[in-house]
Amino acid sequence: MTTVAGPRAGIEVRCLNVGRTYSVDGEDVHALTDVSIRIAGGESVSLFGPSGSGKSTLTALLAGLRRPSSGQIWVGEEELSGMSERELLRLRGREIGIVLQNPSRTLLPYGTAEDNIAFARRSTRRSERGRLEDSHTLLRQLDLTELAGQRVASLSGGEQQRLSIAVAMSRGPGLLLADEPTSQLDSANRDRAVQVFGRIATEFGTTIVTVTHDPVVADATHRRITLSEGRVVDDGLSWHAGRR
Ligand SMILES: Nc1ncnc2c1ncn2[C@@H]1O[C@H](COP(=O)(O)OP(=O)(O)OP(=O)(O)O)[C@@H](O)[C@H]1O
Repeated sequence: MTTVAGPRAGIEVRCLNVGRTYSVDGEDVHALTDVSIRIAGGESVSLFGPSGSGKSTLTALLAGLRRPSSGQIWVGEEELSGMSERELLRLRGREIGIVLQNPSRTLLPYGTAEDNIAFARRSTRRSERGRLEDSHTLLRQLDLTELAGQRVASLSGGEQQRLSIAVAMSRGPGLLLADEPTSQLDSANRDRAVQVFGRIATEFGTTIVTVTHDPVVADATHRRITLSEGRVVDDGLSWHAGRR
């Protein structure tokens, strides 16, 4: 019997004294210094701060795409620094969804929205038909049914980004990482992308970490962590969550 791999509950993320240094022309650039944070399972958090403050570096470390120079990172029960590249790849496939700034980097242009989700689920044990059914279910859960049969190439930029968020959720990750997901969108499409993230939080309880420069996006999350020059300088409830 095959079962739908529905989204897992949101997983906890912890960083302890994390540092990351890049070497540029023989000089050390300290992108992150002594970052310690705990994000509870199901929390939605924005990483906020000026350009160069370390937001993307922190996101890449949480995804296991880069390794910290010092400190430790846990995604759920897994501590990343002791893991091989293969183990990190498996962890990403199982637990982590990633949304990038530019959806065209993650979508298949000639496939439909449903095909894209079914393709992302290709390594599951579902039949082709089952995977298409799963695609339909996920699009419905995210209120994106109108995209289902449309080819990616015919979708607007805003629609493509909403679809890429759905594709990132296609394997039911416990952690969704988004790096500037709305920076290429106008305000109407930004608001619709924010709604999709909101739906993911309420429908699935996924832990969400979003890098953003946009106060509207940050305010839509439960908590805003502000970085400056690689350090956490502020960490608190967003006004929106605080007023609830
Ligand atoms: N691959 C790299 N090689 C060298 N230095 C890097 C690299 N990636 C980032 N940096 C440096 O690390 C620091 C933090 O960069 P990072 O991209 O993490 O910040 P950010 O807050 O995400 O910035 P932005 O908002 O502009 O994307 C910057 O000084 C940047 O120049």
